[in-house]
Amino acid sequence: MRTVDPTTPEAMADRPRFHGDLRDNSPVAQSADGQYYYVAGYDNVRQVLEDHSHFSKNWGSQLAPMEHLVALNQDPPDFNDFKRLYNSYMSPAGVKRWSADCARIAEEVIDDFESLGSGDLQALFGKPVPAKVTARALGFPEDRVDMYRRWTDSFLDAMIRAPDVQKQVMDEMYAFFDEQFELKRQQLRDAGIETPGREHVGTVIDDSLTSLLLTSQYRGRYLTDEEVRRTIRGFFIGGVDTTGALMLNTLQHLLKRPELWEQVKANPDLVDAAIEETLRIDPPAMGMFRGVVKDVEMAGEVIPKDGRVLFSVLSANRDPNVFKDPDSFRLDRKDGNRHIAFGTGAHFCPGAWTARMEAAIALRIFIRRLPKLRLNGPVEYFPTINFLIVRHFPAAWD
Ligand code: HEM
Repeated sequence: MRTVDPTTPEAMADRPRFHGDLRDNSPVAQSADGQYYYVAGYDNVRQVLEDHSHFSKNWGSQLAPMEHLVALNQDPPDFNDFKRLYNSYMSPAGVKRWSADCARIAEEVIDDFESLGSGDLQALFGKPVPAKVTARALGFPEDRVDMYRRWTDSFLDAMIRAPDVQKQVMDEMYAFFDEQFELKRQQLRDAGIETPGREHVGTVIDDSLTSLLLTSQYRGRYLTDEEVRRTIRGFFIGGVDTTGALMLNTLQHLLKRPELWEQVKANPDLVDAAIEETLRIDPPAMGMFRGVVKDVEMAGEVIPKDGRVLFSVLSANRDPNVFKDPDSFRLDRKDGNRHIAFGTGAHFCPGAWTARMEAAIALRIFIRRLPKLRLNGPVEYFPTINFLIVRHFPAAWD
């Protein structure tokens, strides 16, 4: 089997080329450090995500196996009951509850930096907007952005250097989560409620995902604190930098083609097509991991039991068998809705509709308020193997 190294400066500098080469020449390959197997190409990636008899999320979707069979780390059929807890809450209709907050947050964040005239839009806009919206969705204080920034940055750093260091960040996050759970439980107790239920969400305690999980019954019992923490962590870490990268990558594509920037300014409804095309061509989650349940043959290679697999969303979203002219950014694309930037199957991203709504609202406001935006330096990315997350976005505006 071919071995490949995604961490070389060449591979990092041109991720589409690295992933395209995998898809076209060796869709199943082993990483040079021997820790995992790559799977590339649209059909192969879908197979990893949909064939639970061979590929499992029971140990999580990062390289280092974590929390066996807890909350999000389950396969169907058991997982189907678990995700019913929040599925309709996170649906396209459900997330509309946060649309006015998204608009307010985007306006306030821009108020804070507009007068600077130039700066790093990752720090000024791409981090604080999703951090505050995610905090709102989880029922956490919006004004702790510095702390949220530290957690999400440390998560990315740990992913690059030592996946097991994530544990240290988690201990600090969990202590904060526990305080927030206790605040909501105290409000329920103060109201004399002994058996909390969904009817108390948005009435006695705030209308947030945390409130929902603390009051929901799952197979006849409340979730354990460990299950709630694990789930909230997934939503928190999953929701911030990915959505920030989506907004900044969309701006980058538009700025690099001034005619597109002008078109979108003239017709802001094109923002939706620009967001969808950015998700396809530059998926912020380039790939995730699965565990291998039993030996599996794919593309003429055998991936052995107990191995870890990294599925390449980037190679799938630019697969020429599925997308016409796959490496071009086009606002008039007809085949774009087949992209799998949010995954597919049982673990399809539950934040997909939040991310789309947030990006659509925040970018419309951004483009209206900073119409003379321009890049004034190279956009830099975190050097991770499976996320395409913007680290610096130097820009100027009038
Ligand atoms: C552009 C933004 C986003 C992208 C590209 C993205 C991408 C993804 C992908 C590809 C997965 C599937 C992982 C797998 O199968 O192993 C996923 C899962 C997940 N995402 Fe997102 N996501 C985004 C935004 C969000 C937001 C805003 C939230 C929270 C509100 C969120 C929460 C989650 C959670 C909790 C999971 C785990 C689901 C599960 O394992 O069943 N994501 N995301």
